[in-house]
Amino acid sequence: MTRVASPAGDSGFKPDNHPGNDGRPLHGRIGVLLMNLGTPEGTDYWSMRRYLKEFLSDRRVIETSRLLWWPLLNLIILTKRPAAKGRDYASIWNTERNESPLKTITRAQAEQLAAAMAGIDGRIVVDWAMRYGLPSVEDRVKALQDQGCDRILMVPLYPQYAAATTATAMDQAFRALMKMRWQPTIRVAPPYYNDPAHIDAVTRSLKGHLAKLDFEPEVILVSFHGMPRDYLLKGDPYYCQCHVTWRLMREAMGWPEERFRMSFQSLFGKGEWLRPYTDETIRAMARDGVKRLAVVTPGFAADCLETLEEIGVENAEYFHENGGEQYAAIPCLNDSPENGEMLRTLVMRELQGWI
Ligand SMILES: C=CC1=C(C)c2cc3[nH]c(cc4nc(cc5[nH]c(cc1n2)c(C)c5CCC(=O)O)C(CCC(=O)O)=C4C)c(C)c3C=C
Ligand SMILES: [Fe+2]
Ligand SMILES: [Fe+2]
Repeated sequence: MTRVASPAGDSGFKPDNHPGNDGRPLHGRIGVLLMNLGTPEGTDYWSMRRYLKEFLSDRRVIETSRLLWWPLLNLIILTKRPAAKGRDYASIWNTERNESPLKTITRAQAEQLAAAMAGIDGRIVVDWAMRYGLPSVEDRVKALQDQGCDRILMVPLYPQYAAATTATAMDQAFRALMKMRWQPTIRVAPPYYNDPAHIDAVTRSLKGHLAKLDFEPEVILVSFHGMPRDYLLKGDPYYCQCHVTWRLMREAMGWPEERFRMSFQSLFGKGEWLRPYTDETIRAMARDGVKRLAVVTPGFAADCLETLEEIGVENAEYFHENGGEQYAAIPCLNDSPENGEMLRTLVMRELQGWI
């Protein structure tokens, strides 16, 4: 009989019975990780500062040379902005859970998807993470692996791709994978700005909310988060994908272009951002005699500071101050039935061949 040398010497290593990482058995489970932007842990100065520092130190978000950006960020922005934005967050805070609405809603979306998936394949584990703050992407990727997931579908919850959102979420996921000896196999769900399942969900949701209003809007304004114009010129597809979402929604709604407008909100800093700006558009419409306005935000998967405070409160004031009379901020898809159906469709498509 020939003796075959064991590659592991006499360590007791048994190739036929190789356990998972750290001795844990692998069960061939499939993870689905929903990822959104992130949010502060509290509305106090230090929680806000920590969050803003992490966010605004990201080179995918701020592309300005560090030589110029560091003094500006550390000496000016991080001394003033945490208090001002902390007040805004406090006005929308989920006091029951002591967390921001974005966190509450993202968790609910994951629970909604988990319930839908449980009936399809018992091996699927759904989890959620935030690019900035908690729960961190690294922690949740590890948690999925601990539960036996050797394959993970990453789902950045941004219908339109931007380097400042989608790419940085994936950078963070790959940073976590860099630390692993035995990585799970990864798939990434594509942007869904033009996906019929998304267009159908946002228009059905919009029609449902319009039907519940006590007025009929003369104009619907489709407002997307803004981005420096420069990023578009460097090749970011975000602007064009927003345009496609807007056009497909308009076609699905059957509204004429002059009554179904689009704009970009949430400007930051003094540079030139994507135009037209939401606040200017709303003021101008009110001055031009538009009395009834609804604003919808299909670039946001979940209601957050930018929709609840900026669209729901700040821009409502601009509208009324300039002669507008009736104003509605339409909720995002959140964990509505429309969202449930859409996420299930997108995820099922990306899991093909795995289940
Ligand atoms: C400064 C540059 C920023 C870019 C570029 C940017 C792009 C971008 N952001 C979202 C989605 C969200 N942004 C949110 C908050 C937020 N965004 C920025 C800056 C940029 N965003 C800041 C500084 C903040 C924090 C609030 C503030 O200080 O103004 C949120 C809300 C988070 C929450 O907790 O509620 C979302 C969501 C997209 C889609 C996008 C695309 C280009
Ligand atoms: Fe943002
Ligand atoms: Fe804002």
